[in-house]
Amino acid sequence: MEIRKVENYSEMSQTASTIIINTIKHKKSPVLGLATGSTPEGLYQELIHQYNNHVFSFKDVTTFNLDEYVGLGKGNPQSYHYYMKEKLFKHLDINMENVNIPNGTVQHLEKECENYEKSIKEAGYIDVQVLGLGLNGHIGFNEPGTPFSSSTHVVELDDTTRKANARFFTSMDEVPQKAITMGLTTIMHSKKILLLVSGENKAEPLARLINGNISEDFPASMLKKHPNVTIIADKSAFVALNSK
Ligand SMILES: N[C@@H]1[C@@H](O)[C@H](O)[C@@H](COP(=O)(O)O)O[C@@H]1O
Repeated sequence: MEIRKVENYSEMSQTASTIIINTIKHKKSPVLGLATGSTPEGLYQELIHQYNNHVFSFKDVTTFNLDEYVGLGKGNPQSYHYYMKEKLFKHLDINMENVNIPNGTVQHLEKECENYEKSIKEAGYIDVQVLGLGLNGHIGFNEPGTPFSSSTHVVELDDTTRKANARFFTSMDEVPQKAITMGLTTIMHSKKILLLVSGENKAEPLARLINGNISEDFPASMLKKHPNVTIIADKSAFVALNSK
């Protein structure tokens, strides 16, 4: 894993956007894997900014999001569909037919997972996958204990995750119990992975990722087995590590 220590959130976002824009410029039909949460918001703002400066176009880009809550429709402001539209897609020239986010409102969730996995495979897998880091080491919504061999599946969310995400809802009761997430093996098929980490609250999981063992108890540790991972983390996320 390549580790890039940057000054702050803004530098983390800019560094990630440079890598993504280079991929978009140099690949004919780039496939991006996108994340939600607070961490990538700055990256999305930076991409919009560069797009407005005519640096690149999103018209040939295909995207796959990592996850979506079960039971939240596209129009629900807490859904990841809504988040992605508001924070990125509506500002760009992306063809919405090339945007893929799991649908958590269908009756047959297992079928939705199978179809999602199939679409990623048919797209030739992901060129650059953006990831955030959950407090318990989750990536996407792959909670501790998820087999490394998992493909897109339905998950029961951990209380830690529901509590951490409750800030986006009016109360903890409103946070869905389940979600659909890309699996760990799906993520590992990505050609390049960018893990973004910012803030002191991520210092412990980051230290565990860097110094700890590879174990299904800590899903992000799987990334150590991938040949092309770049961790972009800001100074505050490094406080639990004795690095210079
Ligand atoms: N499902 C999302 C993940 O995709 C995200 O990367 C992570 C970290 O979120 P944040 O960036 O808000 O800390 O937790 C959420 O539960």
